[in-house]
Parts: sequence; structure tokens; C-alpha cells
Amino acid sequence: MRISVLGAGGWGTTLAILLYFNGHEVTLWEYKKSYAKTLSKSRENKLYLPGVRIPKEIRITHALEEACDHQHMIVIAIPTQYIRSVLSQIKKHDFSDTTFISVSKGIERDTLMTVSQIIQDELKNISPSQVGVLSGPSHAEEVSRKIPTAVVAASSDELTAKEIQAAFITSYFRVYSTTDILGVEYGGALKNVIAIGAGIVDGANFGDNTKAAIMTRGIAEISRLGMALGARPETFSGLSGMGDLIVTCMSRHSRNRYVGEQIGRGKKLKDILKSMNMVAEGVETSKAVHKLSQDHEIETPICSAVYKILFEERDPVKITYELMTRDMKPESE
Ligand SMILES: NC(=O)C1=CN([C@@H]2O[C@H](COP(=O)(O)OP(=O)(O)OC[C@H]3O[C@@H](n4cnc5c(N)ncnc54)[C@H](O)[C@@H]3O)[C@@H](O)[C@H]2O)C=CC1
Ligand SMILES: O=C(CO)COP(=O)(O)O
Repeated sequence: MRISVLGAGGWGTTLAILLYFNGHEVTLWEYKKSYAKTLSKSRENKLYLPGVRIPKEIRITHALEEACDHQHMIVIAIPTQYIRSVLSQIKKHDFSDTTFISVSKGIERDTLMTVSQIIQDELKNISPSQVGVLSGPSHAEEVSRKIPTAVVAASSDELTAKEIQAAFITSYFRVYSTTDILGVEYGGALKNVIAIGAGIVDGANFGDNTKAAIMTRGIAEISRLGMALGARPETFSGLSGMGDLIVTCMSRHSRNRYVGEQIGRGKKLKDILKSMNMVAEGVETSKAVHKLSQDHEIETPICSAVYKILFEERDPVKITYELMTRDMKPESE
């Protein structure tokens, strides 16, 4: 198949290489013109995935139209808040034979849309069966080293989910399938907010008990909000839910956990973000989650605490004790 990957960050580059070794004809699109040239020449993504060779057969380009021409699949690996502006440049293109696969994990701040919703909103002629998602516990740093990983391919159309599954599966990258596309997207986006909370626990020197509490109560609130938004409950105990929450809250590779850790140590958000060249989706997504939980009247105490720490400069230690001393309640609520 001809497959284009839009976004040459760590994840886009990793998947482009995986797809190439799976026998596909692969194009990798990079947003910055000069960096596309550098990548094309050096065949190493020093900024986002150092130490990994990009095969010379992968075409690297900054020309968006060219990257989108005659593709069977287009993989979206762009930070969520930039996806609409990229898609708006190709909305006149004929995509009647193309399937779009989002591997980005966020919610659009201004519209509160998931990535599959942004794709359909921006590219009006695309049908739901042409849209899918690939998500789960999968740090680029590990997949690019062929470390055994399991993820899930989702589309509201079962056949599309299976096509995505078949395109990506390898002996070290096991892909399951589901039709609960929204559940997979909400799990992947919301876990980033909880992972910032887990990082705050690390940085503020709370303990393992605290982290286990954040993760377990975190998946409870992800499920609560996700279900109110149309997702299926069982998806949240799968790879894109609990699975991704575990890896993001525990891993030294996680950018979201890192942001939280620095906040927990007393650093300012704007200084942390300035020092990073990679995206921590949970920062902007926490704004969307704050709004979604208000709009749908769903309690999300941990996400809400993360939002207040990030954007209202609330003290992490004080806010933790506020969380701990809320009204008594049954675990199932
Ligand atoms: N890195 C990872 O291990 C994984 C990342 N993801 C998700 O994949 C998505 C992309 O993440 P990464 O590849 O890690 O990103 P990254 O942080 O490594 O790279 C960012 C990319 O965005 C591009 N960019 C910067 N400004 C832009 C703009 N205005 N418009 C379009 N592109 C722009 C940069 O040129 C670069 O290619 C995110 O949603 C992330 O949550 C999902 C699974 C694993
Ligand atoms: O989603 C990821 C792993 O599954 C990547 O998480 P971070 O963006 O926090 O690094």
C-alpha cells in the first residue's frame, strides 16, 4: 500500500519506519521545510528520535499536496492543536480512496473535538468508514527499538479497523481491533492529563500509594467522562485505556509525566514548555477536559486539580489535601 505519515516527530518517524519494513511505500511529511531537508539528507531524526536510521526508501517531504496524492492511507501524527490547520490546506483534495488514521492523542481546545471528529469536520467528503485510530501503550523510543508492544486499531467500521490492524501488525507490534473509536480516543487523550498528575506526585515526592490512587481513580474518571460522551465502558480497561494510562504514568519516556514532575518540583509551566521541543498533549487537553466535564456535569476531580495547578497556579500539595478531604463516597461513584 501507499501510506503517508503526516508529522515527522518521534511517533510519526517510528511508524513510518515500521510501515516501510512491513512492505508499504511510505512518505513522511515534516512541517518545517528546513528540517524536512535535514532529515532527508541525514536520515536521522536527531530532534525527536535520535539514534534511529530512517531508510533511504522512505520519501521525506515538506510538500503537503504531494504527500497526500494517491495514498491508500494517511496517518495523522501531528500534535492535536495543529491538525486542523494542516488539514485545512488539503480540504479540496480528492480523498475518495483514502483512509485516515489518527495516532495523535488529544482533544482540540476550542471545539472539544477528538481527532477523528476534526478529520470529518475539516474534510467534509470523508465518510466515517474512512477514519480510524491507532492507540495504546507505545512509546516511540521503545517501538523504534522493536520492543514488544500491543496497541488497538479502531474505526466505527469493522472492516476499516481490520485493514488498519493488518497494515501495522508485526512480530513486535501486536495490533488488536475494535469499533469503539470514541472510547479509544478519549482513553488516549485523557490519560495524558492524569499522567501530568502522576508526574506531580513524583516531583512533589509523594509515594507509590499516591500514584496508585491517582491511576486507579484516574481511570474511573476517564471512564465516567468517556461514557457520557458516547464511549463504551469496556474500552477503558483495554490497551488504549488502562494500558496507556499505566505506561504514561510510569514511564521515564513520557513527556506528560515529565511536565508534571517539573511542576511538582516547583517549576513554572511556561518555563518547562519553553525548554521542551516535544509535545505534551495533556497540557492543552486539560483545558478541553475541564470544559467537557463542566458542560456534561461529570465530576473529574483529578483532571480538574491538574487544570488548576497548571493554569490557576494552585499549589500541588494543598490541592492534593483538598482532594483527600472531599466528602466520603462509595468507590463505585
Ligand atoms: N512520542 C510518542 O511516543 C507517542 C506520541 N503519540 C502522539 O503522537 C502525536 C505526535 O507526537 P510526537 O510524534 O511525539 O511529536 P513530537 O513532539 O516528537 O514532534 C512534534 C512534531 O510536530 C511538528 N510541528 C510543530 N509545529 C507544528 C505546526 N504548527 N503544525 C504542524 N506540525 C507542527 C514538528 O515539526 C514535529 O514534527 C501526539 O499527539 C502524541 O500524543 C502517540 C503515541 C506515542
Ligand atoms: O502516548 C504515549 C505512549 O503511549 C506517549 O506519551 P507522552 O506523550 O506522555 O510521552
